[in-house]
Amino acid sequence: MNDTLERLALVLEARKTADPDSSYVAKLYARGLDTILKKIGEEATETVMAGKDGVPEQIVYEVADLWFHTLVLLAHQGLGPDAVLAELERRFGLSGLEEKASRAR
Ligand SMILES: N=c1c2ncn([C@@H]3O[C@H](COP(=O)(O)OP(=O)(O)OP(=O)(O)O)[C@@H](O)[C@H]3O)c2ncn1[C@@H]1O[C@H](COP(=O)(O)O)[C@@H](O)[C@H]1O
Repeated sequence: MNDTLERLALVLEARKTADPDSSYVAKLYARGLDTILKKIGEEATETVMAGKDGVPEQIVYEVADLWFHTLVLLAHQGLGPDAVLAELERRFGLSGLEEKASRAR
C-alpha cells in the first residue's frame, strides 16, 4: 500500500517546531487555523475550476494542493491521514455489507 500520505504526515508533524521563515508549513501553523482554512477554501475553488476546464494534469495538480492543505489541517488538529483512511475503509466495508444484504433480500 502506498505510504505517501503517512510519510508526508510525519514531515507535517516535524514542522510544528520549525522556523516559519524557512518552512511553508511552519508559516501556516504560525498564522493559525483561519489561514489554513482559507487556503483550503482557495484550493477547493481552484480544484472546481480545474474540473470545469477538464485538463487532467491541472485537475491532478489542484487536487494535490487541496489534499496537501487538508493534511495540514489534520496535523494542526492533532489528526492524521490514518483517521480519514480508516473512515473511508469503514464506509467501504459498510457499503459492501449493504450490497450483500440487498442482494439477499
Ligand atoms: N506538498 C507540499 C505542497 N503542496 C503545495 N505547497 C505550497 O502550497 C502553496 C500553494 O499555494 P497556491 O497554489 O496559492 O500558490 P502560491 O500562489 O504560490 O501560494 P501563496 O502565495 O498563495 O501562499 C504554495 O506555496 C506551494 O509551495 C506545498 N508545500 C509543501 N509541501 C510538502 O510539505 C513539505 C514541507 O514543506 P516546508 O514546510 O515548506 O518545508 C515539503 O517537503 C513538501 O513535501
